[in-house]
Amino acid sequence: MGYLSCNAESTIKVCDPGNWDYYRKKPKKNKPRIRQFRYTDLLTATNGFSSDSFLGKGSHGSVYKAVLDDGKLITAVKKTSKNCNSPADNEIEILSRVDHPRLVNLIGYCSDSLCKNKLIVVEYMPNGSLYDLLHSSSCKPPGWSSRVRFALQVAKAVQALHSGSPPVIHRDIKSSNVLIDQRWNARLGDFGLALIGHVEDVRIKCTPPAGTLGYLDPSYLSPSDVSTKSDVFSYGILLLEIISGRHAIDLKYSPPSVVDWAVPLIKGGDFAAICDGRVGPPVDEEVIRSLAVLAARCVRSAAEKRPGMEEVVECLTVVSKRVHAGPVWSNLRRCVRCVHKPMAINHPVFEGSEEAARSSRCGSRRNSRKVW
Ligand SMILES: Nc1ncnc2c1ncn2[C@@H]1O[C@H](COP(=O)(O)OP(=O)(O)OP(=O)(O)O)[C@@H](O)[C@H]1O
Repeated sequence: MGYLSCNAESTIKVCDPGNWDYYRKKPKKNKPRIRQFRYTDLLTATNGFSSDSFLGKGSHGSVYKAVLDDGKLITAVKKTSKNCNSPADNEIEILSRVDHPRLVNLIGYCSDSLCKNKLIVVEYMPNGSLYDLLHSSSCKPPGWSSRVRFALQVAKAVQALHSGSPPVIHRDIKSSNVLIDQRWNARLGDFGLALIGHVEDVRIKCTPPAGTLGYLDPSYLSPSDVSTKSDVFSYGILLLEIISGRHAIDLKYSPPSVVDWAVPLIKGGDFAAICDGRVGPPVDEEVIRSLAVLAARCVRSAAEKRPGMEEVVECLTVVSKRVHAGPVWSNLRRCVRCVHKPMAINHPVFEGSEEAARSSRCGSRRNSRKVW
């Protein structure tokens, strides 16, 4: 049996601790060794889980900064609340099988008799979350190149999960689960709700729907609806949040849901209207057009019509090049056969010939189809 909990931030979580032995296999050879920590060492490393080491609180417990190995290793320790049905086993199980530069990776865990619930030790992310960066009034809102970079980094993290063998479905993609590392790169964390395996697996088919309100795929109503496309929907909400600086659900707006507000504007071609007013639209109009259309495709109600994460990464890679190239890309003509990929007529490949640009194609049939 699963359980349902709802916290102040409207997070609905349905967890089924279940028996993971069915999936337990040897970790990949190149995966760093998962360490087992002693409770007493973690107690020392966090100054007795003191308020000075406290990093934040989530729906399942608190997170503390822990300094280990004589100060050489700084980590974050997740301590589950006493009465909480712990998702720690699930998180350890999944994180011990994946390792990627765009994820908040597992370092180890503690399960000795002194601690009541398992403690998870993960990489420490010193620069807060993407939620803080987008919504905090105390810091300067990120510009377009940072926004596109974060969007691409998260997309790569989700793509890595979906293309794993077996694949991982995260089920809780949201800006507060995207943490920022010491180099200001985005990392996807919090695998408490993640599922590993193929959708036809019994275990997956028996796990009730879960996620966070505002990000949850409306077509994910029963266990059998689960698929990687539910993550694509949540990613689309995150992308709309990155573009607009709006919360996924915000009662100050009408309509409160970012999807219901943004999608009609995108369909009407009013891309500037969905841009975060604090930074205004990007100089290159094609950047916001591509981002907005991609986000709208990710949140389509029919799951099968949403793009896969590979396509999302491809599209954002192109956008990222444009946004970083700046003025070089401002002199553009659209490829005659392609809606998505504009061609720079001053690019060396065309040797300045507009005729050459006109007769060229991007070669992608997919990109030439109608968007809506
Ligand atoms: N690896 C980490 N490094 C630094 N801070 C972290 C780390 N993991 C979590 N935190 C901080 O701890 C707080 C709680 O994180 P946690 O993942 O438990 O919950 P959440 O994602 O905020 O909410 P929910 O549990 O509802 O999904 C957050 O404010 C987060 O920024």
